[in-house]
Amino acid sequence: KQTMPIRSNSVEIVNLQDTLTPFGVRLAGIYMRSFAYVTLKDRLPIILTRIVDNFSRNKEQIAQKFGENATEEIKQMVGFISQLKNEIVTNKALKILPIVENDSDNDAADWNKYLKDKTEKEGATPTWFNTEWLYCECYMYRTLAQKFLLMKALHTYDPFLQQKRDSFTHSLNTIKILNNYLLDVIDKGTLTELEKKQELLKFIQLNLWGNKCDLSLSGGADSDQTGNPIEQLTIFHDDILDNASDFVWQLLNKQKPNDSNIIDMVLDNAGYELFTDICLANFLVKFGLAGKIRFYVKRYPWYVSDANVNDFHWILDYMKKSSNPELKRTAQLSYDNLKNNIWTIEEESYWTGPYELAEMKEKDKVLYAKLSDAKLVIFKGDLNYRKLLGDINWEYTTSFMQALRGFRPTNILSLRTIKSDVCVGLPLGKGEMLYEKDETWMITGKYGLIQATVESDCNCSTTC
Ligand SMILES: O=P(O)(O)OC[C@@]1(O)O[C@H](CO)[C@@H](O)[C@@H]1O
Ligand SMILES: [Mn+2]
Repeated sequence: KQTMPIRSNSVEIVNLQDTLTPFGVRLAGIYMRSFAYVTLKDRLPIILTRIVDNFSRNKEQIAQKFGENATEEIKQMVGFISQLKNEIVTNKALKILPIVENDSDNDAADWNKYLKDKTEKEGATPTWFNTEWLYCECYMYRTLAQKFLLMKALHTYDPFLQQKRDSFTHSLNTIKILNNYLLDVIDKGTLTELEKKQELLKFIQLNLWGNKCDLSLSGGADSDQTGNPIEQLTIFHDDILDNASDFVWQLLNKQKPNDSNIIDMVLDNAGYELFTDICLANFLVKFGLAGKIRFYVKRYPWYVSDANVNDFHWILDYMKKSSNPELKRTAQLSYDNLKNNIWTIEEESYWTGPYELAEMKEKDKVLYAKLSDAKLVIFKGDLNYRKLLGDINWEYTTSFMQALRGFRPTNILSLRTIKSDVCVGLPLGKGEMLYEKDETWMITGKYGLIQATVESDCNCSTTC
């Protein structure tokens, strides 16, 4: 048994090991050569410090916008955040969330039950480094959200709002190139089957690489998209380590009589990534590959850059008011889809809850049934991938299907750039080879995965 306190008043980290995460276990802060350890020790404190910095830089404007009580509440929030930061780095126990009265949508009781059950099962209250990383990292965003919800003036304050908006406006050149490309394809009117397939594959890849832009990974620092995204597809192509897009084409192109025409998109980041989601969704609808798209946003500010309903509307509004006629046009096409209920924006607590996705069937039967009505659910990004895989460090050659452990409400597609140390569906030796080349290969976002629940009669991908 090794222990090492990080600060003088720390709770000891039991079983701390100077190793990478072993295969077969869930990622956790006890593995000192893992991204989980670095995240708890350095990255989460940096993310929290930025919120405090932001408060001190902008307190006058915030008070103007949120009213006179805001100044006092900012002080309270700064105190809360400083304490939270301290509790993380000194490995203190997680605490129950205070309950917000009269908020029937608030799932704090679920979080508290989860903590209580875990405490009973493990015989001690989970601490930051000793519990699973996925759970405590989500808890950090959830407890922060709860504290804001309890405020009177700062009730709706989004601590990551400006960063999310900047990540869109700072990527505008790239956005315009992609937007013009989308409109050129739409203006062709009809596409041959081969063209349609080729374009689908392109929009899927554009969407995948949009996931490189992640403000959680950068600790909240700018993560802007630059360059020509269409030209980059060729450059990045070999960085796709598993590619089930042929399956997606076959699935969407062949509409059988009783098939659902719904595609669910469980969104990830706002900013450039969300713009690529909007492009893919416009393409799918325009060319008859989907009859309806349901976008799932996060209910709370989450992992810095994740999209909330406000972020979705802000982007469309920005495009509508832009002096660029092409952006205006895509905004209009998108508004038409929303107006006609072809697109809907949906909030579900599950995405900001404590559970991984394999537990949905038991913990949220209604959502499971809702997803089952779709023909395909697209899970965007790294965090969703971690939740799909239970954040287990599977052997890299494990099949995607096996790693889902029965989570199969319908066909699933995951589009994710690799930004944490979980990955399946690789050929034998590939993961080891990438590690030889670059020890940080799993946290850079350089590599991408397009993985799906490929049917067994399909021979298109290693995920079979
Ligand atoms: O889900 P996203 O936006 O693609 O990535 C979220 C993320 O940056 O947050 C975690 C670290 O804080 C990592 O697991 C992951 O890379
Ligand atoms: Mn994210």
